[in-house]
Amino acid sequence: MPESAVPPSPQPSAASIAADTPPRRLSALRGLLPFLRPYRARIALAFVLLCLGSATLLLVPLAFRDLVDFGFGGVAGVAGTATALDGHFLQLFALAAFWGVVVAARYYIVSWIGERVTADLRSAVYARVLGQSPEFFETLQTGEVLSRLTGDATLIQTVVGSSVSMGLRSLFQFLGGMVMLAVTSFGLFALNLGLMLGLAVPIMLVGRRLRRLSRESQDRIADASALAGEILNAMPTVQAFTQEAEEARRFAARSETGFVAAIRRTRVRAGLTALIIAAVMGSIIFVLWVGAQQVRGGELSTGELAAFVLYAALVAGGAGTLAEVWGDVMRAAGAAGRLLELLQAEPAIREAAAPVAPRRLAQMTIRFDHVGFAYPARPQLRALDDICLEIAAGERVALVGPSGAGKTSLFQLLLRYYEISAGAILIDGQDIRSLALRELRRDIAIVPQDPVIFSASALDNIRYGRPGADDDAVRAAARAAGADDFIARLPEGYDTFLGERGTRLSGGQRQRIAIARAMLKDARLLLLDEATSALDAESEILVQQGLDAAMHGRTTLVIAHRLATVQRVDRIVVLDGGRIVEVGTPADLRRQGGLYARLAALQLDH
Ligand SMILES: Nc1ncnc2c1ncn2[C@@H]1O[C@H](COP(=O)(O)OP(=O)(O)OP(=O)(O)O)[C@@H](O)[C@H]1O
Repeated sequence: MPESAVPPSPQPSAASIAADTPPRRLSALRGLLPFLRPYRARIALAFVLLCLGSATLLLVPLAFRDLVDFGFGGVAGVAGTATALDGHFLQLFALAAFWGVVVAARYYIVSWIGERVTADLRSAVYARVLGQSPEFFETLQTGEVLSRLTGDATLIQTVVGSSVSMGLRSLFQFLGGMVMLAVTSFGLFALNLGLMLGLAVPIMLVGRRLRRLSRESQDRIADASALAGEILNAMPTVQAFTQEAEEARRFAARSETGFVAAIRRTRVRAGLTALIIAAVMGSIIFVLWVGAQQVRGGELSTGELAAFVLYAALVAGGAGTLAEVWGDVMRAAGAAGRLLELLQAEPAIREAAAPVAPRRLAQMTIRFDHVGFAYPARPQLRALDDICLEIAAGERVALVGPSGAGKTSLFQLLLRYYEISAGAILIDGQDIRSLALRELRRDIAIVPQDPVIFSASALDNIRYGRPGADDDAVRAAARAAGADDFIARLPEGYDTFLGERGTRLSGGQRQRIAIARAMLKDARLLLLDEATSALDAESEILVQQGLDAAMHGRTTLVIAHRLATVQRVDRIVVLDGGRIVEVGTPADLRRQGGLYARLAALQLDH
C-alpha cells in the first residue's frame, strides 16, 4: 500500500495549530533564514553601510573634541585662527553630510529587504495553506489565517525592514561608544560595565515574560479576526435574526480581550524600557560625575569631556533603542512562530512518494471495495460503512437516501478530500491513493450542493473549469447548462461582474454557472450533488437536457433528493446510515418495495 510507506508526520496538524500553542522562542526567527538567504548580497551591503554609518557617527564626538580644544583655541599654544575654525566646522559638516547619505542608502536597502521577505513569506504561507486538505479548514478559521498573513507578516516586516537594522546600529553605537569611553578612562568604563552586567539579569527575565505576552496578544487579535471573518460572511443571516447588536458586542468583547492582552504586554515592555534606561543612564551619569572631577583635577581636557558627554549620549541612546528593538524582535518571534506553523503544516492527505501514472481508460470505472470512513472531527461516527460498489465505464448511477446517509461523503472520498479508514477506492483499477492528487482531480468535474461564485465576470467564472478555454468554448458550455439566456440579459452580458460570492445571482443561476463550469472541464467523471435542486420546473427541464448531454458517454454519479430527476439513470444506489441498503434500476427498486419504493411512493405517485 503506498500510504504505508509514508511515515507519520512530525509536523503540526491543523488541530495543533488552531489550539493555543506555547510561546515560541527567539529561535522561531531562525525559520526566516531561508527567506533571507536569496538576498544575502543586499544584506551584506546594508551591513557595510551600517558599519560605515556607525563609524561616521562615532567620529563626530572626536571632531567635536577638536573643535572645542583647537578650533576655539581652548588648548594653550595652539593657534585658534578663523581659518582653523572654518576648517573644523567644514569637517564636521562633511561628516554629517556623509552620514546622512549612508543612513538614507541603508534605510532604502533594509526596507526593501523587509518588504521583499514579507511578500515572499506571505506567498509561501498562502500557497502552503492552499495545499491543505478540507480537514485543516474545519479546525482553523479563515479569519485566523488572514490575521496571520496580514498582522503577523507585518510585524515581521517591521523587524526585518527596520528594527534589526536599527538594533544593529544602536548596538554598534552602544559598543563603539563604550569602547571610546574605555579609551578615555578605562577604570571608569570597567566600573560602568560591571554595573550594567549586574542589571542584565533582571532585564533578561522581564524579556522572557514579554515574549510570552507578545504571543498571547497576537493570538487574541487573531481570535477577533476569526470571528469577524465568519460573521461578515454570514451577514444576511445575522440581519435576518437581528443579531447585529449581539455580534457587535461579541466582537467588542474579543477586541477587549485583545486590548487587555496588548496592554499587559505594553506594561511589561514599558517597565523593561524604564529598567534599561535607568540602568544605562544611571551608570553614565555616575561616570560623568567622575569625569567632571577629573577635568577639575586637570586629568581631562574640556574637549575630551565634551566628546565624553557625546559618547555617553550615544551609548544611552543606543541602549534605549536596543530596548525598544528587543521588544519588537520578541513580538516578531511570536509572529514568526505563528506564520511558520502554517508554513510547516503538512496536509492530512499525503501523496504517494512515487505516484503511478493514471491508466485513463476512455471511460472511467470506479470500485468501492469495503470502504469505511469516519470524519476526523467525529472519529466515533461511521459516515460510511463497508461500502462495496462497482461503477462500470460510462454508467450513470444515482445516490439516493435520507439526509445524512453519506452521499456527499462518497463524493468527498472520490476527490480524496479525506483519507478512508478501511478498504480501497479504485479508479480504472488503480487505488486512488497511488495517484497524484492533481491527476486524480483533473479527471473529476463536480457540481456541488452550494456552488461557489468568484468575484469575477460570468465568463471567467465559467472558465474556472478549464482556465485555457477560449470564449467560444465558455459560451458553448453556458448554452449547454442553460445559463446563456440569463447571462445575456445581465447588464454587460458575459463580462458582468458577478459580485463577491455571487451575491448578485439567484440560487438557480449560481447552479447553472456551476454546471457550465463543470461541463467546460470535460472530465471523465461527473459528480452532480443535487445540481438542479435550486431550479424551477421549467429551467430544470432545460438544464436536465444539458446535463443529459454532458453525461452522455461519461461515467456519472448523481445525488438527488427529488427522485423525478433520476428516473433515467442506469442504476440507483440507496444509502441509509452510511450503508448501501439497495441497488438496482429504478423499476427494480420499486418492485422490491424497500426504502426506495417508499420514498418513490411519497414523491412520484400523486
Ligand atoms: N466535515 C464533517 N465532519 C464531521 N462529520 C461530518 C462532516 N460532514 C458530514 N458529516 C457527517 O457525516 C454524515 C454523512 O454526511 P453526508 O454529507 O455525506 O450526508 P448526505 O447523505 O450527503 O446528506 P444530505 O443529503 O443532507 O446532503 C452525517 O452524519 C454528517 O453529519
